[in-house]
Amino acid sequence: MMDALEKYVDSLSTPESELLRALDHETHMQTIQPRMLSGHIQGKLLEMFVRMLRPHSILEIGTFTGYSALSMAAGLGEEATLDTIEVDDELEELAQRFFDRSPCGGKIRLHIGSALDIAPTLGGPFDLVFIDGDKREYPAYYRMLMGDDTGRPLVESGAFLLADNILWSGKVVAPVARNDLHTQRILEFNRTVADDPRVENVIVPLRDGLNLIRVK
Ligand SMILES: C[S@@+](CC[C@H](N)C(=O)[O-])C[C@H]1O[C@@H](n2cnc3c(N)ncnc32)[C@H](O)[C@@H]1O
Repeated sequence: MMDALEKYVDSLSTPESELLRALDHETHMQTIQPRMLSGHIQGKLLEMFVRMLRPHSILEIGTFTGYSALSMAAGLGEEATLDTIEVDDELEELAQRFFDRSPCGGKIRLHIGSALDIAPTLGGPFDLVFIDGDKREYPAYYRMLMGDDTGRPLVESGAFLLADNILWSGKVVAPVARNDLHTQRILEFNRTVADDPRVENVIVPLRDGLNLIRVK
């Protein structure tokens, strides 16, 4: 049933661009975990969010092969920029090659290293942040973005944070193993956001779950 619904949604949403289709294909050929890529529907949703919010500066934590970065860049205005950070330097060549093939690629700046080290050096403030790095680091990304440890937040009132995979294949509502740090930290992240009076949020159960957060 879900497969049929997914096919229906897919077939009646604006088709993926040729470039994104090629990137999806190459990601499946060249990487061990191609499932990490956002994909057609989530990519289009990210592009739509960008078109609606009209951010001047986007930060992405976790580039992987660049699918979500290219999707968001497609919705960006002329003067706007997207900084995307990837810790795995083996992904740099593939992602940059696809950015170079895109008419929007000039708006994307790819940084190699941990977002926890690099993001604070980029200045900000960022109008939109897509959090899609290591799930065990989600609470640390949130503290960094809100300036909890430094007193220097990377986002201001009116900014939006979008955190991916926050339902973690349903593991957030199942008993959690002691050594399952991924699920534990996602649970901590979702609880922190829900209890934080500085933000309002809604969890969207698309794909593996998106937490959509607005800084008040
Ligand atoms: C789920 S994938 C990102 C998928 C991509 N955003 C997309 O939608 O196509 C997560 C990526 O985050 C990267 N990553 C993990 N920890 C990171 C960190 N501290 N800083 C930057 N990237 C990180 C991983 O190497 C991996 O490529």
